[in-house]
Amino acid sequence: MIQIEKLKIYYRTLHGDAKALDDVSFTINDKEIVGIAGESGCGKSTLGNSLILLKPPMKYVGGEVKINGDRLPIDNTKEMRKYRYKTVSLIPQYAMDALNPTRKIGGIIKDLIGQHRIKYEEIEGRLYERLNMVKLSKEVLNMYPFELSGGMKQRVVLVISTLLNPDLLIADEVTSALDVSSQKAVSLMFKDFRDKGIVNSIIFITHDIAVLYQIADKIVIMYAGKVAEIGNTEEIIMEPLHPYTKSLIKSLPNAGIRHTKEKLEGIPGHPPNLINPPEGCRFKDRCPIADESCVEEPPLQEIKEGRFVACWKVKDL
Ligand SMILES: Nc1ncnc2c1ncn2[C@@H]1O[C@H](COP(=O)(O)OP(=O)(O)OP(=O)(O)O)[C@@H](O)[C@H]1O
Repeated sequence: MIQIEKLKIYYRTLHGDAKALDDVSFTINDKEIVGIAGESGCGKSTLGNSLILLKPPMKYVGGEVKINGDRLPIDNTKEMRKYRYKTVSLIPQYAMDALNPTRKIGGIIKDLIGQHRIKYEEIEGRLYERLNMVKLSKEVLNMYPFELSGGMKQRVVLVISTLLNPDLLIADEVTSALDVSSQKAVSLMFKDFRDKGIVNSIIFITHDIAVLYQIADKIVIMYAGKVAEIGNTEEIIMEPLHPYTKSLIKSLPNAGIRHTKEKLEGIPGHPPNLINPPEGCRFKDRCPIADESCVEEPPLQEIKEGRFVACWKVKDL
């Protein structure tokens, strides 16, 4: 089980700190795929990156991350070395385009496991099995990244990032650059890796809720550095409670999720600047039901088991 408790990660800027993660809490259970969704700039990538490496200008401000009860030393870059890749592995945004173009796939894999002092021969058998699982032949090891399609590259990245069977895999926008059919195939492969116990749990970051509908058990909706709502996938999509989640679901470009005749609407306005976010609820200036109570910050409250909402206007179910 992974517990993220009151995590605060800011970016130092010339104009002050950008509060990209401000008191973010949620739990990832064993065997769970947790989807993180929200508009651009809400802190999704910051969350994923902070569990691996705090690169300046990112800074740790507070909170804890625990894996099976043990504290993950995210505030200590050196200490994190023994956890990266082995315990927590990240597929960063654009990873498939960042594969070294001058190295063959086999060489890229050798370099990476060498950095972790593991001999290629030790994992060769496992590597072949995994390639087989993602429907790639061994031949790809002899190919350069430019010889592979986007979907093939993303499958190579999935194999590489999970070679050491990490407890937690964080996948950041891994399907965004793919066409719809590859999107589905690749996202189902992530699910297969979880089902087969290769990874224990997955954080799947995306702005595309339709992808989460296919694979996530639970969804965390973020808005402006905070958690707006948490619930199981079906509930979040079919019965959103937070006004922000409701607008997000209404604005879905892919109506395949719900056969609705309603016109799709964008969310009016823009998310706030995170250097000087508004007092109280950060969504209040765009919220259709905000009132004077929203000048106070709404706590993230559990309104029924596993369902959390940060909104004064959502009454107990
Ligand atoms: N290097 C940086 N310096 C200052 N602020 C930053 C930096 N990187 C990100 N931020 C700010 O942190 C906030 C969260 O960014 P983050 O990239 O985590 O959002 P996101 O939800 O992943 O967005 P996207 O979907 O566009 O990737 C944004 O407001 C962004 O402006």
